[in-house]
Amino acid sequence: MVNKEEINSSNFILRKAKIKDVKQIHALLMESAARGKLLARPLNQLYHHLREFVVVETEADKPIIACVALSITWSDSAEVRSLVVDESYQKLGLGRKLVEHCIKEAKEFELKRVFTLTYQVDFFNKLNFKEITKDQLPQKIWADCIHCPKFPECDETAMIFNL
Ligand SMILES: CC(=O)SCCNC(=O)CCNC(=O)[C@H](O)C(C)(C)COP(=O)(O)OP(=O)(O)OC[C@H]1O[C@@H](n2cnc3c(N)ncnc32)[C@H](O)[C@@H]1OP(=O)(O)O
Repeated sequence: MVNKEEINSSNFILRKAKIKDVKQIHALLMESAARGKLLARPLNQLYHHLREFVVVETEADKPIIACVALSITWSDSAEVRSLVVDESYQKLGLGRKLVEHCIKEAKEFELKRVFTLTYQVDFFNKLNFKEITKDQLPQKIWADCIHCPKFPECDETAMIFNL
């Protein structure tokens, strides 16, 4: 078990995902999906979108403990997706660090906004995301949501951060 008194998010390595990480990313996502925290993504999608992912590891070549993906959806927007921090490492600032990394990357791409679809409204509120209606994300709806098993009865909340 992790002693949360002794560590903080600066102890960890945040890096671009590599091909060897895909199965661990998949396992992290599946575990959270089984608890109803997010929607699972199949392995083939993770391979297709691997370049969008960053991961966190405790030390070089140790198992990864967190991940996130930033997916560009249109000329001005990107989506924060597949954010998971392993349960043992939650509340150490890693989720914040990963979302802040996405925001920094979106700025480098000169995008205008970052959005997310989530059940973790309070967490994203803390990071200054604001709730919006889903009809403000038409490209997302036609690109991805339409293929979702929950469509059109989406129970996630759309949230946005203007850059
Ligand atoms: C876009 C998507 O992918 S949405 C899916 C999000 N993922 C999940 O729900 C999977 C399961 N949950 C998790 O992986 C984690 O709990 C996360 C990603 C939601 C949060 O990660 P953590 O590393 O625990 O968050 P972190 O420690 O950075 O917290 C940042 C702030 O949010 C707060 N916070 C963390 N989780 C929550 C929560 N569930 N509700 C309210 N506040 C929260 C923290 O207390 C902290 O506040 P502070 O800055 O005032 O101290």
